[in-house]
Amino acid sequence: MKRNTGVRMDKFVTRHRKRSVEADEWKSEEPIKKFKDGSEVEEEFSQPIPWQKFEAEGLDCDYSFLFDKEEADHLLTQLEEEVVYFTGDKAKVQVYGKLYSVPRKQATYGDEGLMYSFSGVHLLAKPWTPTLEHIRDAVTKATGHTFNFVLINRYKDGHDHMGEHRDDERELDPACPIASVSLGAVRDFIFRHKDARSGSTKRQIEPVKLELAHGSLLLMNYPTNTYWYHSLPVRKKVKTPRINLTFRRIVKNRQKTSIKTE
Ligand SMILES: O=C(O)CCC(=O)C(=O)O
Ligand SMILES: [Fe+2]
Repeated sequence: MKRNTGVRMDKFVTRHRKRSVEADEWKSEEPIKKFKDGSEVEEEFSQPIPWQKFEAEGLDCDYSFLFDKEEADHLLTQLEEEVVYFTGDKAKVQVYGKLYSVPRKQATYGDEGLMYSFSGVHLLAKPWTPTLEHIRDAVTKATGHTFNFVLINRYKDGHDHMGEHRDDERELDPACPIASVSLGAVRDFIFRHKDARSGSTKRQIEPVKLELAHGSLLLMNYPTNTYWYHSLPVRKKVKTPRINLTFRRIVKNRQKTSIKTE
């Protein structure tokens, strides 16, 4: 079957898969593959997205590829054109009363009125763009979860980084994983158990190290962010940019949301 809808989003190629939450198995939602020229073909076999599970004491993550290289390249280009990052004091954090620039660029998009607050800055969500809606909807199709907010981090190269933190704010709906989409340079991502950090009781718990690849999706499921800190360390050999999008569900009457970082 060939159809030509002429809709702008036909440029995207997405794997339309949906997780049956009850059965914990994958099934095809829409056996149609779309090509960039707007044409579509029915896929004869509906293959589930292969997920890799990462588990440790109190850590539960799922990792997969959401976008193939062609679409991931396209999305990265679109986001590089479209995303408006914070500047000035909104691009800084306050630590013990002093302002520091964050070692990356940040932007927040989401449903109207949602606010993101951390270390003395309050960042209002800008309205979803079509590209962000497309990525959000692809994550929803792949996971069965809905999201009302995204934090975007842009790392211009391997010098840009994110310090160890947990995303454990009470306004985040714990039933909804934090869904992290990565585009661009492959970067290491490290989880460390809170009891294995210096200054804590210092138990011997091995860190969990992942590589977040171009087009990938990492789900941080409950209770990962209760017990494990995560960071994106400096990697001086990395010369190219990376954009990361963490889709979240904020419980509106529990705002403000916050992040402990740097
Ligand atoms: O860039 C990343 O992969 C990490 C992002 C992150 O931890 C966050 O946005 O809270
Ligand atoms: Fe995080």
